[in-house]
Amino acid sequence: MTTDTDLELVSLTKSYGATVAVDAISHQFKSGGYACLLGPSGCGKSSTLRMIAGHEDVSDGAILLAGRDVSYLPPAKRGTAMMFQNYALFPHLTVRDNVAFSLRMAGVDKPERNRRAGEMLELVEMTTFADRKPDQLSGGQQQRVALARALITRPQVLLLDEPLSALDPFLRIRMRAELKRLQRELGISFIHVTHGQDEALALADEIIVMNNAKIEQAGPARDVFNAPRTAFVARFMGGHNVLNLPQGHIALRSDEMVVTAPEAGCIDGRVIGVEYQGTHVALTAEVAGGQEVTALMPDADFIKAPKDLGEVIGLHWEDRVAHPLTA
Ligand SMILES: Nc1ncnc2c1ncn2[C@@H]1O[C@H](COP(=O)(O)OP(=O)(O)OP(=O)(O)O)[C@@H](O)[C@H]1O
Repeated sequence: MTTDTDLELVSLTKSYGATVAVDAISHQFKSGGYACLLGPSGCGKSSTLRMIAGHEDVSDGAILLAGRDVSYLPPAKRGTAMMFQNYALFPHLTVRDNVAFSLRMAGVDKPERNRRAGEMLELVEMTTFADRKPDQLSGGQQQRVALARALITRPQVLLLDEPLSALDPFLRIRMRAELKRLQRELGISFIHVTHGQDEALALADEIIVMNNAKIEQAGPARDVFNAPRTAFVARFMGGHNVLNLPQGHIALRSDEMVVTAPEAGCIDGRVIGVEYQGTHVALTAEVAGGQEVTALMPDADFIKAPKDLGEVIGLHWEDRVAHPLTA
């Protein structure tokens, strides 16, 4: 890993008329890492990615790659490549010619283009499909072609906009393992936009959570999940309760909540939901002040001590698992 390929956003801003889609965000991406830009619809993820790619003008701020300001360079001159959500393959070109397209535009001769396209197709395990047209491929295969087409430019940073959203759930899980393998093998930075927290957790070394055009929290995936700083991050990452207690707002992982009979030192709650989830049973209880708390009980524990709707239970947790929230 080198530090000279670091991508840095400096007070990057995008406005569409009166709408501020990206509001002065600053971030330094780790070189050779897998980063996920995560957030709900409309929070500014795609606008950020498109600005990095050069497909959208920067309204203010700067994008630095390897210390060089690339904010106003055309996409092909930045050292980035983008893989689009719908893959954007040319229907009339073969797989090989789709992959080689950017080399053709750059004036590379045919034998060299075909050689390099062949290498890329090998990388994504699509060699046997080189002479097919995109409509003769499955969704997953089209995605591999789109990846090969983006990677042939030898980018320092690969930008992926919701790359798995067009795939069925089974294929999505297979392809995300494939993306991770490729990123490790190539050692280049991947920046992947998603609104799925499970996808981000599965893939990312670093998660950047966006909300309302700003970065709400960024850090290693485990830190963001385990120690959300705000109620928004805790709720968006899922698996947490956000509780307003006399000592302040805290986030508590549902699987860290311990369910007992009501007893001293516990918070009492009335069970309002019991949901079987396979390995766990999710118990939802209403506690003081009408707040709802979900506790995940391991299936075997639930069978030993089943709880029913309307029953009053005790809930407690260790201090170390309570994360104070700043907002
Ligand atoms: N071309 C445009 N013109 C005007 N407003 C736009 C344009 N593109 C995006 N926006 C607005 O900017 C904000 C951020 O959009 P953006 O597409 O970056 O969000 P996103 O987080 O990627 O959302 P999604 O997950 O739905 O794609 C939204 O309010 C959106 O309506």
